[in-house]
Amino acid sequence: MKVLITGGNGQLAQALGRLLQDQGKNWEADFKNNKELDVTDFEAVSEILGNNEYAYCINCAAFTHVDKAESDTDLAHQVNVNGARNLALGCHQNSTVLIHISTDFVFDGFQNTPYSEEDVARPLGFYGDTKYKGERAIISNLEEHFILRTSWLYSEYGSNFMKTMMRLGAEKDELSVVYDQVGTPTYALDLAAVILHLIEAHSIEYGIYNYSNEGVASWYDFAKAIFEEASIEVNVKPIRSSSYPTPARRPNYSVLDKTKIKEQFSIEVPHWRDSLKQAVKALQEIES
Ligand SMILES: NC(=O)C1=CN([C@@H]2O[C@H](COP(=O)(O)OP(=O)(O)OC[C@H]3O[C@@H](n4cnc5c(N)ncnc54)[C@H](OP(=O)(O)O)[C@@H]3O)[C@@H](O)[C@H]2O)C=CC1
Ligand SMILES: Cc1cn([C@H]2C[C@H](O)[C@@H](COP(=O)(O)OP(=O)(O)O[C@H]3O[C@@H](C)C(=O)[C@@H](O)[C@H]3O)O2)c(=O)[nH]c1=O
Repeated sequence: MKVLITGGNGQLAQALGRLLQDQGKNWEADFKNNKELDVTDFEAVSEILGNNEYAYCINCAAFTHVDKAESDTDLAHQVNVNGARNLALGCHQNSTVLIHISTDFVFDGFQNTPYSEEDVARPLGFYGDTKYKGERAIISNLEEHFILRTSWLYSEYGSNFMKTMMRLGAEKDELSVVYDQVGTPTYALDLAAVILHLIEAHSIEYGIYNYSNEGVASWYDFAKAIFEEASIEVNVKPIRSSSYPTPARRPNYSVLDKTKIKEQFSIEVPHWRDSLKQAVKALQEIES
């Protein structure tokens, strides 16, 4: 079996690479970075999928700069909407199952109970809007898809909130972090493990699934926990989002309900605090 992984230099793709290396699989994973495969190029996507008999394509390619997406609207749309559509069309032509990653930012965050897969998506910002349109482009062009909506992804790889906090914590005595945006941090290695589980189960229960770690936190709680795990002494001040103005508005509440994926695939979901321990340790090992 062969599996194509797009966005091969990104955080999630690197997490998948590390798990595949650790676990050793009897199938071939073909990682392509954005120079080797630009998902916005329909011809290139068709050619690679047509020339290889991929059973699965894992789409890790995305425009993930939430604030930049507000001004770089064209590129965000190209990658997150047209890229997703190109892959869906290419997968359809070649009987390839598409595993695509989406986000809690498809929701407006006005709810105060966890979002299920059926809740109405109403993104607040352009990133969330393009991610939602990407989901729709897949659903209308390819039946054989899994769309995994996740939240607050972090790890020892790529750029993410945990790494930003560790860097800022080493430079400053005090940081201000928002406490009125609540969600669930998700360790990219845990999400990668679920993706591999889906592939190995050869499931045909296609559709949208929520997946994050267990538990709930504000970004402030997450920052405090990062500093505690990393034994970094820094004073963290809780602030409202209005005191931290950003180009993109973010949801105040974006906790995802994971009942569907847990029941369908019988998976145990780690608590975010337990996974954070592993991530901090892994980052410290890389940096030592
Ligand atoms: N990070 C997060 O907090 C969350 C992420 N997600 C979703 O999870 C998925 C993975 O995210 P993550 O790994 O963190 O993201 P990253 O930004 O780390 O990785 C995305 C990768 O896609 C590449 N890419 C950009 N444009 C193209 C293109 N046209 N063709 C091919 N590759 C391209 C990027 O390359 P380059 O950097 O060179 O542009 C980058 O390597 C995304 O779909 C994201 O929307 C969902 C919830 C939370
Ligand atoms: C660095 C920093 C951020 N913040 C705030 C800004 C923002 O509201 C929140 C999170 O910061 P970031 O900008 O790092 O994270 P952000 O890019 O908003 O993270 C999102 O990325 C996309 C890709 C997703 O899909 C989402 O699930 C989510 O993970 O913390 C502070 O309050 N203080 C700080 O010092």
